[in-house]
Amino acid sequence: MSSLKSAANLHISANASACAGDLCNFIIEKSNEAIKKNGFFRVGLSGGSLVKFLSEELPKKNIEWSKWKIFFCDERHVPEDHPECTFTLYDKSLFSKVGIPKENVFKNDSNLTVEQAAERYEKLIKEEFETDSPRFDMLLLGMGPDGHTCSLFPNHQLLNVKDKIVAFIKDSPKPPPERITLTMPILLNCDNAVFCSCGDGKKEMVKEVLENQNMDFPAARVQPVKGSLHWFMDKGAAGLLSNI
Ligand SMILES: O=C1O[C@H](COP(=O)(O)O)[C@@H](O)[C@H](O)[C@H]1O
Repeated sequence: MSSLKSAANLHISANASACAGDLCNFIIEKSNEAIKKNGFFRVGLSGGSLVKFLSEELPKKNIEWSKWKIFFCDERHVPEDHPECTFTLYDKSLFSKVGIPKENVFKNDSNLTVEQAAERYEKLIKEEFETDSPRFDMLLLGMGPDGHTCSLFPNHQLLNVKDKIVAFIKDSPKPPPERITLTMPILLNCDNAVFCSCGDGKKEMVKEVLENQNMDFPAARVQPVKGSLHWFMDKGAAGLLSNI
């Protein structure tokens, strides 16, 4: 079996800040293509380190924000004034700075139970895409040192969900425990699945995922069926990959 490393497009930068710059240039190129083709760019954002990368670079660029429709790949199910609320982290560091219209951001409703919130978010996505099989232009993904992506964790039953595009989790191994997340079927049905992973702390897992293609780890399972897979990394995260 050839490794995921050869199927994926690898983008390796000297350090994390160069990686953020390269990632954002790529996002803009793809967003312009989507806007030219469809009139808008529909993108899913992840939390974690990606918030900082995007918030540092995107405000410097000339972007038609009114044409972006922003969703979340996963969200911590916490009130908006909670320090770990993914939407609020983006709102403070990016959305409020670039003046993106509020109606272009599709966020979680933390006033609901987490079960209701997942059901509502799935309905919202399907309505916005006007189909039961939504296909994002781009999903921006992170990978934890344990190989999780979105809120899909190794050995967790959510990995096997096939009949939903958004699921809830109440026992996330990484706090906070309650989250909503896109599921594997929708991750596989996108135009561009784009990972960003930086730092030495990720290098063992990057090797497991990209070189050993170890399917125990959720990030390794993200191989879009008809779309492209991109991995943006710095030299630290790519440090154990051979022949690069
Ligand atoms: O908990 C989460 O972690 C992953 C990975 O985050 P990172 O800080 O290691 O890049 C993130 O992609 C996900 O959205 C988040 O909920």
